[in-house]
Amino acid sequence: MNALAHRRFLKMNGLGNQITVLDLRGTKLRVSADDARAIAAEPRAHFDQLMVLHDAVTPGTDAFIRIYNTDGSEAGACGNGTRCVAWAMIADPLMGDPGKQQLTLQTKAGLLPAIRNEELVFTVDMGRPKLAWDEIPLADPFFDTAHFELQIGPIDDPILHTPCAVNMGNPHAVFFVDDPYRFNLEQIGPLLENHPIFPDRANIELAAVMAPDHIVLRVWERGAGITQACGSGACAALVAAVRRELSARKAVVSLPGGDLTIEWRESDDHVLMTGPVEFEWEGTLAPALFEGAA
Ligand SMILES: N[C@@H](CCC[C@H](N)C(=O)O)C(=O)O
Repeated sequence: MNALAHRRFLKMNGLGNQITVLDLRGTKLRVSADDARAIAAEPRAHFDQLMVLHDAVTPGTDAFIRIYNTDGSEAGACGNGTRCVAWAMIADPLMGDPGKQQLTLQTKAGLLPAIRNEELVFTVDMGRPKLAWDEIPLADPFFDTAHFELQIGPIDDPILHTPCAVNMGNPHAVFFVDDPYRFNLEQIGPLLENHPIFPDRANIELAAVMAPDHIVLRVWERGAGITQACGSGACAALVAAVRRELSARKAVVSLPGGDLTIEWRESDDHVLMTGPVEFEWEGTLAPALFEGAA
């Protein structure tokens, strides 16, 4: 029997970004890509991201989090999922510590401090964005944002061009458009995510700046497809908009699932993301779920 069988999970969401939280602290258990895909295939445990808690490895941190996409791949950061984990580690009756109001979580990409503002609202310090193309693995060393153009689908489809690359612990390519909802993201998302220019694949953002303090955003997530919200994507969109002198350093980012407030703090270059969490249900991983998974 798979060692993860019968483990308790929490099903949550951050603005509709489907998050499953699995607490493996105090064990040596690890989730494989096959395990993650098997859990994603189970309707009650289904996720866009699976947030797996492991014992802290660095003094001063509260847990080490591994993040899995629906396709079993691992991500360095997940903004919406980090808010959900922070809620679980404070408020869940079995795994929470109600004495805490702030936590520092560690992921492959670094430290993510999270603070509880209201019962169900958290701010996560998403750290410093990486901005230059040369900090993001790209297949073409002479790649220049200014001449990147992509004709998608039929000739009368709008052309996407000149993306802004921002790494928020995971890679994002932000395209500024007039109306993100005019595009067939289902069709163009996989083409862009897997474009040869992105050897690590990329999360794809379609962003429209409505006002200096308001951005409308849709996201095709690497390894998960269209989601209702992407926290790191919202951070990337705000950073990209500031770089292009299209927005202020603080703005509301409206996603299909709702609004996040994003601030790119001038004093230390860190990006702060504030938004809600929702607990949906808890369950246990049925042994049968792993049958067929290697
Ligand atoms: N939904 C997340 C981002 C998840 C990671 C992404 N799909 C990747 O592989 O980089 C968020 O809220 O930030």
